[in-house]
Formats: sequence, structure tokens, C-alpha cells
Amino acid sequence: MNDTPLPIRVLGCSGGIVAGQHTTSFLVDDDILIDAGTGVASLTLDDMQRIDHVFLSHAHLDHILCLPLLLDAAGALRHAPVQVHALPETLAALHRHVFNNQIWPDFSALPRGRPYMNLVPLKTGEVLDIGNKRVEALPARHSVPAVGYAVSRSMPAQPAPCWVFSGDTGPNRAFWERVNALDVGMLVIETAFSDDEAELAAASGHMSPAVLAESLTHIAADKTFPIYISHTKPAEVSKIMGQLKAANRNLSRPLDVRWLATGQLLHL
Ligand SMILES: Nc1ncnc2c1ncn2[C@@H]1O[C@@H]2COP(=O)(O)O[C@H]2[C@H]1O
Repeated sequence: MNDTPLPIRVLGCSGGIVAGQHTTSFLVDDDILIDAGTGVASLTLDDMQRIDHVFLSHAHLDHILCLPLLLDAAGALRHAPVQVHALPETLAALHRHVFNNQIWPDFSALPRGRPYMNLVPLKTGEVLDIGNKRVEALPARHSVPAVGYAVSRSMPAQPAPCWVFSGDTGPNRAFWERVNALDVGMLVIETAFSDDEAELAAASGHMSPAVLAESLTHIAADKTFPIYISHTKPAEVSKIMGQLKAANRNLSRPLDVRWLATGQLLHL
């Protein structure tokens, strides 16, 4: 059914590893994985086998770490290669540095005749319809080529609310322009560092609370949706949340800012 709520399992949403937390990975329905961080390790073999499409936001380790292991665990159980979608630069980096037959087998060519994955380049702004779901690659500004994603039910007759994921990004007007044009049901946006680390956040293409608060002023006045904070660095979680709450209180229009947790189940 096209109008049933779209379940999104937060397998991981942390900016680093620590007991009980995992790095970025979201399971949309049961067949689309957005990023493949350490959260993938909490899936059963049955869960892994059902994943037909993996969308990667960028090539950094915390977002791709479990892809090689996922393919090794579930590849032989599947009848078709997993479609791995990402920017061409991301796919090239993966192929060169990970699936190079040294760090890991090249599963885009192995096993011979029935490889476990198919690398599918995408462009920022591209929209893919996958069964009854729609995935759009959104602009992001990070230290390496990156995208975010908007995911929704495909509804031919009417726009459906989207789950929007910023990916790793610093401030980026193009992202907010697209967000304002979409029917957003909920937004997951990163705030990796506290304001004390604002310099590092800027150098590494991330948000800090003051920068995020300024960015949130770009949301059109008629838009309301929950804003979930992700990708916080484990050593700074409480500092980031404290600073973000204070910055949000000072906005002329305070927003519905929430904390995203590993294991959370979102319904769009
Ligand atoms: N110049 C830097 N100095 C220290 N740490 C960095 C620097 N650049 C990037 N990093 C860290 O490396 C991490 C790579 O993944 P992230 O972008 O999530 O977050 C980044 C920071 O935590």
C-alpha cells in the first residue's frame, strides 16, 4: 500500500563509536539502506538479505564501514546484486581504497558471473523511484564530495511527506532551498561538534550549535516539522545538546529540536 507510514529504523546516528551507539545507518522499510556505518552490525541475516539498495552519502569510513561486511555476510544468500548508489567520486574512492582485492574483495566483480554489488553513480538532485519509494539526492557541503537524501513514498497524484537526511554537511544554502520546496515530514540534521570546537567543525565540513541555529533561520516561516539532531561526537553529546537548546531558545521562532537515538524507529 502506498499510503502506509514509511518506517525508518535508526541503526546508527552517532558521530563516533562508544558502547551502545553506532555510526550512521538508516533502514528505510526493509529494502533500502541509507549509509552503512557500524549500525548495520545490529541487523539479522534475514534483515541484511532483504536490502536491495544502499545509498551512500559520502566515502568516509563511519558511513561505509559495514558495507564490505554486509555484502560478505548476505551476498551469497541473495539472487541479485545489491545496488550501491553514490556520487561517482564516492564510488571511485570505495573501489580504489576498499574493494581493491587487498583491503577487501572487489565485490563489484566477484564472485565471477554473479557479483554481490553493482555500483550505480548518481548526481546531486537526481530522483530515483524504487518500488513504491522515492529517493532524491540532496546537496551537501563536506570535506569530501557528499550528498544528503530525501526519502518518501512515491505518490503519483500528490506530493508525499519526505524524511530528509542532511548527511555530513556544513552550512549550505542550496540544501535549505530544496528543503523549503519539499513537503518535509521530519528532518535529520547533523551537529557533529560543540561550539568550543567551531574551528574544527568548519575545517572538517560539519555543523556546531551556533552554526546550525543560524542555518535553521533559512527554514521558510510556514514550515513546521521535527528536527532530529544526529552525528554528535560521543565526547561532546551533552555539551552540544545544551548549546543547541540555548541557541534555539534565542531564535525569533524556536523550532521543534529533538535528539535522535540509535535504535529509534521513526514513522513518516
Ligand atoms: N583537522 C582535523 N583535526 C582533527 N580531527 C579532524 C580533522 N579533520 C577531520 N577530523 C576528524 O576526522 C573525522 C572524519 O569523519 P567526520 O567528518 O565525521 O569527523 C571528522 C573529525 O572528527
